[in-house]
Amino acid sequence: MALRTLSAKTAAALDEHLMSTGQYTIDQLMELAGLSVSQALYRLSPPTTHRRVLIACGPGNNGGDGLVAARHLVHLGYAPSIYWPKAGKAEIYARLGAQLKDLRVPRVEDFSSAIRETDVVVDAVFGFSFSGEVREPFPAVIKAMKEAKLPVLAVDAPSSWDIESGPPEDGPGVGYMPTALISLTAPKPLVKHFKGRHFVGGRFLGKDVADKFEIDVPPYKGLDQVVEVDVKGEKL
Ligand SMILES: NC(=O)C1=CN([C@@H]2O[C@H](COP(=O)(O)OP(=O)(O)OC[C@H]3O[C@@H](n4cnc5c(N)ncnc54)[C@H](O)[C@@H]3O)[C@@H](O)[C@H]2O)[C@@H](O)CC1
Ligand SMILES: [K+]
Repeated sequence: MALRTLSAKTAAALDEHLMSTGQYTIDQLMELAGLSVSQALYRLSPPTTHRRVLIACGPGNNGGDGLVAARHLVHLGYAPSIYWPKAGKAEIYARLGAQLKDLRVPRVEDFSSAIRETDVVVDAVFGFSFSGEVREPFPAVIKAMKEAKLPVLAVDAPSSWDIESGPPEDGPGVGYMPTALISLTAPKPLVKHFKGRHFVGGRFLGKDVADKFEIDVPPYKGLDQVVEVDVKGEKL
């Protein structure tokens, strides 16, 4: 049976529930998300063959997941760099930025040049709060990821895709199909249009919360924070 999907509205409601009733902080949620991203990347492109990782980070929490992943990737033996042109104002971003600076993770200015000098890309530009047309400076970033002849791992959504209806009909994202997708907590409806390897991550939901939000918790194994499912969300 395919895993049930979570609309953008319900995904936002789940986050709110976790941070109010559930007593989680955003730091905890982002840490779990970013840790899952690092594990999915390890499955997709291990550091023995893909040491250089370029992480495109957007201004919101999807970008924050990319920053947390960058920190974990250092410890997994990768050489990550980040492209993060619009840091969010919330305090968490300053903390994550400082942690990466301490680890000497480079922050690149020109994404289109940097992508020529990496082995794999993480798309952490937009997640479930994306809407409308892609605004500057991100159109060139989406285009570069689309044209890259490298593995690209998208975090929660291929950036520029509509969370419900999937691939855009115009703009830089037309024809953008990343190599792999990691859905956080649960796949979003766009997954029906995705063709590539599909991971689900975020191994922390209790049964009551999963039931309340009609989420299928996939069969995580051993120490894993991620599980690979087929494109329809069925267990492999
Ligand atoms: N439980 C979970 O699954 C968790 C998910 N998190 C991540 O948080 C993401 C959602 O984060 P947010 O709600 O902060 O939002 P996003 O990171 O999806 O995007 C919002 C940001 O993008 C900008 N933006 C939106 N549309 C744009 C456009 N057309 N052009 C340019 N900029 C645009 C907004 O101004 C805002 O700064 C999820 O997709 C996931 O990656 C975690 O970090 C927290 C826990
Ligand atoms: K993304």
